[in-house]
Amino acid sequence: MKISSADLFMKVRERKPLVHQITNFVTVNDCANATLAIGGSPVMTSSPREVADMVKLANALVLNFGTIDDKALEAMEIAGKTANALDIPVILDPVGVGATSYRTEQVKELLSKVTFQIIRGNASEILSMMGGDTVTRGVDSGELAISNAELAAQAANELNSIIVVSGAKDAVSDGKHTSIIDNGNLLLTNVTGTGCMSTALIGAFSGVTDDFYSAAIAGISTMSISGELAASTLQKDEGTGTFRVRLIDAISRMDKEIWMHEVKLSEKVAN
Ligand SMILES: Nc1ncnc2c1ncn2[C@@H]1O[C@H](COP(=O)(O)OP(=O)(O)O)[C@@H](O)[C@H]1O
Ligand SMILES: Cc1ncsc1CCOP(=O)(O)O
Ligand SMILES: [Mg+2]
Repeated sequence: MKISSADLFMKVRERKPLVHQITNFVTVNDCANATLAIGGSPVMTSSPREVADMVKLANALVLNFGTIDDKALEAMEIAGKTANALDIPVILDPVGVGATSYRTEQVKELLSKVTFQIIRGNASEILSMMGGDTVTRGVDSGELAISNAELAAQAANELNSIIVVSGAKDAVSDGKHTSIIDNGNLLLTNVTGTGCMSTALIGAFSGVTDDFYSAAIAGISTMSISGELAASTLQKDEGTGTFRVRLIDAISRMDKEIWMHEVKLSEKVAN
């Protein structure tokens, strides 16, 4: 399974998957650059009049709840249903779900209409999607009693999707098996968009394989490892601004060899 994820780096650079993203206006540029850095081709468009035509050209669709409004939700439904009909993988980032009832209700509504192959969020967003007591603070996770691994496994069964719960340790689960990635750096929480970018990366990997479990691992671990590598280059007088640039550098340099050397991945274990 480690090998399956590792092989995706070359595939993405060879095939340059088109990743259609209906995303937020805070981190849209970072998501486009992260997609390019890993070897994909981003297109960010959200007009309800255009998305059905655009998604037909795409290899993966990413729907991000960061700055949703009714028009974006209409576009997400059209694009999601079109992608489902064409077997194009759809990946959800439920940014801020749990913080307001609008987000929590709208994500439920979209889940009833669109099938998601992968859902990636922080712990409180994923817990809120399952109807748990919400501790989402804006777009950030609160403290939870349950581990990311347990949460991912429960959510995968309940939501019928591969779940990625990001945090100090990232967990990926399909409900039957769970893997843990113990990479990352606290600086990743001080730059906006690192969660959104990791979902964009998952989108790029999902565009070149139907092994979505391995695509999810490749995407989230690329962000966590790149955070470590970017942090390790910082000089005394450099801070989060430089870190943001070095993060994209590290993603653009990621390949099978670096990944195999750096990843701290617990092999897929049966629940
Ligand atoms: N406490 C932490 N220590 C190290 N890395 C972290 C920590 N929290 C999150 N990360 C990393 O930051 C990236 C974004 O995850 P996260 O902050 O959970 O997403 P979001 O921004 O959507 O809340 C992931 O690569 C994750 O592993
Ligand atoms: C700050 C903010 N507000 C609405 S969307 C957004 C970006 C959230 O990005 P991430 O979840 O990757 O930190
Ligand atoms: Mg987020």
